[in-house]
Amino acid sequence: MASLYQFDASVWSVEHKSKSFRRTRRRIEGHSSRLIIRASSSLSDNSSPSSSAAAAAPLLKHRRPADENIRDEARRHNNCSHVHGFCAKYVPFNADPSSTESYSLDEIVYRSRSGGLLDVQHDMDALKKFDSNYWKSLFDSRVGKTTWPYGSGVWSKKEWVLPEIDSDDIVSAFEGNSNLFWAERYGKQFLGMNDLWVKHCGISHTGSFKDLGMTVLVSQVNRLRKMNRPVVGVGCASTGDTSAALSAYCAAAGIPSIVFLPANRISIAQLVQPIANGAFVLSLDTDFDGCMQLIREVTAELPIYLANSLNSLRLEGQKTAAIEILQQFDWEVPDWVIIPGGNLGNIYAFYKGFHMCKELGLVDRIPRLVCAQATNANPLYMYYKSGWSEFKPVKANTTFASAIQIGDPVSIDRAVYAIKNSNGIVEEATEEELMDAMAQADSTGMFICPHTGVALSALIKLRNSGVIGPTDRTVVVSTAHGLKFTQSKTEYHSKDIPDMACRYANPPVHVKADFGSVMDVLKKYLLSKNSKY
Ligand SMILES: Cc1ncc(COP(=O)(O)O)c(C=O)c1O
Ligand SMILES: N[C@@H](CCOP(=O)(O)O)C(=O)O
Repeated sequence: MASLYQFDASVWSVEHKSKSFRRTRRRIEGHSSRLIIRASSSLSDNSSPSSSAAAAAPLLKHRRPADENIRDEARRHNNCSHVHGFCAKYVPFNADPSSTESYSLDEIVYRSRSGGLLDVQHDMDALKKFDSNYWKSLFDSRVGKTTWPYGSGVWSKKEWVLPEIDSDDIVSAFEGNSNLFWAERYGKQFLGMNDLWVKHCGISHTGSFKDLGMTVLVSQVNRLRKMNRPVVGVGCASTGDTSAALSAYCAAAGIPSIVFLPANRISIAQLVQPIANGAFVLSLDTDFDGCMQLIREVTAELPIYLANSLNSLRLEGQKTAAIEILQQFDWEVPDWVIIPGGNLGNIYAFYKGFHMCKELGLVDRIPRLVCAQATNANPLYMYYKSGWSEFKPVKANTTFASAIQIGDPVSIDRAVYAIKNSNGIVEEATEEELMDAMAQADSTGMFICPHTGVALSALIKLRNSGVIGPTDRTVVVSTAHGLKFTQSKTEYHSKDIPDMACRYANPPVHVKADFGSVMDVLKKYLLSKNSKY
């Protein structure tokens, strides 16, 4: 088993052996490398010969030279993954162990030879050369820093994500590291739970978890373009969040983006995101499934790289949210993780992140996963309820959870795998259930999206049936920011939704602008709150 000291020492020697370093740089490098060794040695064997020398190293840290930015600095420190043989490739998803089919990540390929899904497979033997404490400490040491690219919650796990990409090619907005929120009042008041958490993946650069996958995909595209591979632009079909993330990351890198949106089916806030970021936006008279079909046909014909989660690169970034949850719990495993599902890439990404932590010994089990769907777009739920007998795509009906209005999910096989291998469950939520759950959660200080309302509805059902216990540590994954969905909240609180009671609506009170009228309504309000007034 390699130790931390050995690992970081080799970083040091690789950096120092490079003949191209100028003298001054070498001096700075040597200084910061001593600091690396010092930090590491406290985590390694105390008898390490480096300990006493490192203990004497100064704690002062110099700023990088004024003419250097954080990307330059990373370039100077070099990427050492190749030294340790960390690498990854595409393989057919859930392939027979005897399969030898594989593709370099630098190939442009979305499907296996038989037309099935692909998966990114890491060289686990290379990763296993470092023990679990090494990985925990490494990941912890990167949280909250500005060091390129590790300040990102995704790239802080670079060795497990895209080990071979040069840090210089990475396009990142320091996504990830999202809040794992203790839902104290919601849990206590509505569910009798004391250990309920909401992973706020929507508190992110473009307001959804898609940023986690898109930083990986666009970084790889950036690399391919530098290698002169034929990628003129990047395209996706979207219910609003993938397109927002794609256009933002492409804009940051100066890469053209093309988005196919189902006309009148996404929120205004989502629509304006790719428009503002300069994407080429096609509004199509079809639903998401129709857009998905079209983008697949188009990307097969034109040099446009496919950015939907059919492309397994995306899931490598998304899986870091699962790793991050474990890290935030100091590597204690929650009992349940509940995730809203649409195109169904994310449920598998979570499974993959948890499973990788188990395989590399950071945890000894994985949580049970729950995939939550809107009743109006519930193909996975129907499949689950049929005892996995036959999968039938559905015609997805309009739902307030518009980002998961998907009837023919591309990652159906991945989702089934994740549910089966985590002893998981699939639940559904009606429009009224999801909107009420969202309103209740908001009334305790959150501001969640309707998709998170779907996940909370699933939790309510599983609590009421006793499947999830009052003390079970449960994480609900919040997938987008509520500010993208203010129209649905406005309709709810205006009681403006046909056939919905909107039981928790809190409409504003219109009052005449004089002291007496204001006092009257306030007194009434305070009395209703049992105030001592
Ligand atoms: C806000 C939001 N929540 C949940 C999902 C579902 O994720 P997935 O398609 O990976 O199942 C999506 C997109 O599909 C989304 O945009
Ligand atoms: N909700 C998604 C739907 C497409 O999902 P993807 O993960 O396959 O890109 C969106 O926002 O477009």
